[in-house]
Amino acid sequence: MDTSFVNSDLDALRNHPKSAESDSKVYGFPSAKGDHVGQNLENRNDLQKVQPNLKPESDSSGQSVSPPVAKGLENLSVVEDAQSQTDHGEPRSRPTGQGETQGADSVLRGFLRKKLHRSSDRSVSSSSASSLNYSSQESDEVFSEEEDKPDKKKILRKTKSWKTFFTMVHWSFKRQNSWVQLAGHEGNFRPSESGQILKKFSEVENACLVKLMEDVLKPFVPNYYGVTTWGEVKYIKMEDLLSGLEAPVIMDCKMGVRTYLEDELIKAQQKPSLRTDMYEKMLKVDPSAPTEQEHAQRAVTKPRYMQWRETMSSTATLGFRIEGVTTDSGKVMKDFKKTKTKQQIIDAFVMFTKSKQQLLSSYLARLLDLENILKTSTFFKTHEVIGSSLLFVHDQKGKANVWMIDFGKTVPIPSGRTLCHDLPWVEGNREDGYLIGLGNLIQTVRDTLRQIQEVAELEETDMETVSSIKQEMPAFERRAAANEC
Ligand SMILES: Nc1ncnc2c1ncn2[C@@H]1O[C@H](COP(=O)(O)OP(=O)(O)OP(=O)(O)O)[C@@H](O)[C@H]1O
Ligand SMILES: O=P(O)(O)O[C@@H]1[C@H](O)[C@H](O)[C@@H](OP(=O)(O)O)[C@H](OP(=O)(O)O)[C@H]1O
Repeated sequence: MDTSFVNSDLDALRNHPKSAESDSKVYGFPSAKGDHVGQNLENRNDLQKVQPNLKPESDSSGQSVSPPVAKGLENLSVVEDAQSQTDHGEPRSRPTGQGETQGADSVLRGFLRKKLHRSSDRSVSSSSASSLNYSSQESDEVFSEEEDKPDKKKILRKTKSWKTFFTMVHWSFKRQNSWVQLAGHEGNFRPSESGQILKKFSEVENACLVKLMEDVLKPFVPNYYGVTTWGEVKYIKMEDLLSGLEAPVIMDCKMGVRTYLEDELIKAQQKPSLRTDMYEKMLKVDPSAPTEQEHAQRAVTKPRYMQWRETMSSTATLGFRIEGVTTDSGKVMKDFKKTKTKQQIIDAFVMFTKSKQQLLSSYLARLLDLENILKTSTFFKTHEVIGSSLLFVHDQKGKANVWMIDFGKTVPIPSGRTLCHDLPWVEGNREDGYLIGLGNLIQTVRDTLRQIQEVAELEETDMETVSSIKQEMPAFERRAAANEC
């Protein structure tokens, strides 16, 4: 594309009296308003991250399809790149004389071209995904109902026994329920009766859930229904937080500045055991991360790996990190190991909520409630909360909620002592930084909302400029024809 032409279009539009007046709003970006890293929209790339719309939409065959016309521009005909080539495919030079009238036309065209590019895709795009360091290799389709329909029919026809039939009903129920395990150890969960799930029994987690049912935090945790066995294996029965939701979309954020227990650290110091699997996971993310000795032994200790994970992600700096996100198309995104900056997390929230302010406001309200209740909770004061997550859940009807899950490494502290949860950790004080993380998470949701509002305002200004240009077009064309602009 002849970019010099587009640039001169932009210059001409800038010189237009109306656009000159609002130039900074249309082409510039809001000035710095906050003081934390990555908060401001300092350049167009940042804007495009907040409103991820750079990628043209694709049809199912992967072909590019025309972007939808932006609101307010429907009546203006736009010829994509009509100026850049002649009918014979030769580059078109900038017209002069009578062409200046065309120049006025191209001013608008150039503006519209930009506008359309910015408005063509409001949904999740690779631009935002890449800014999150998300790798598609780690995504799975989990509830793509459509692709399974023909198979289900075929299988039904062939069903011979009631046993198979009941298995299928159970499977179909599971699918309808769209249950998905976003993070955590594989094989830890199994489906249960409606509205419940089974998680592999752990003494520590079970004790927590029993206590939590009597604590002020009860409305923030899944209901606990006791212990059961399946075959030889013992499970905790708990509320399925996705039950009854229509195609739920979820995000798992692991809370705290530390993800290993002090006891784990002590054990590892006394009797270090080497983990090859963790060395390999480390290598995959950053081949230069292991030390020479670790390369030589092709293994690392668990605390070493866990600490490295904390510093690669936002755990060490912000006190929480994203473990995984699903989208409403059924994609599971799990590779957030290098999602570290506040802006990357804002981008993830933009993608997760599809910029819906109402969802973000609901999440914000729930997080603020949680923050208040945590400060009054006896359970919270008396437990070191490590590796626990906040599960964000919303559905297509706009229902949104946040839940505390995973108490497998939440342990009571010695009696008589309490924790603050907002102090830095030093070995021995057992502080977990849960409230540091929650405070930063709340601020991040606020910042996401603010950035989305700023983009909406910017778009409104764009629309006003376009409609004022449309009104002034006749006069503008006359002036252009008379070589006055
Ligand atoms: N009560 C629940 N309702 C619905 N989904 C749940 C529930 N509990 C857990 N999940 C799903 O399972 C995932 C893993 O949960 P959890 O963190 O409890 O597992 P884990 O194996 O103990 O994890 P980790 O390895 O981090 O200790 C969550 O991200 C969520 O997707
Ligand atoms: O997310 P990653 O990079 O895959 O790393 C895992 C993650 O930190 C889990 O929280 C941890 O389980 P715990 O929290 O239960 O310790 C697990 O340790 P494990 O392999 O020893 O289970 C790690 O492998």
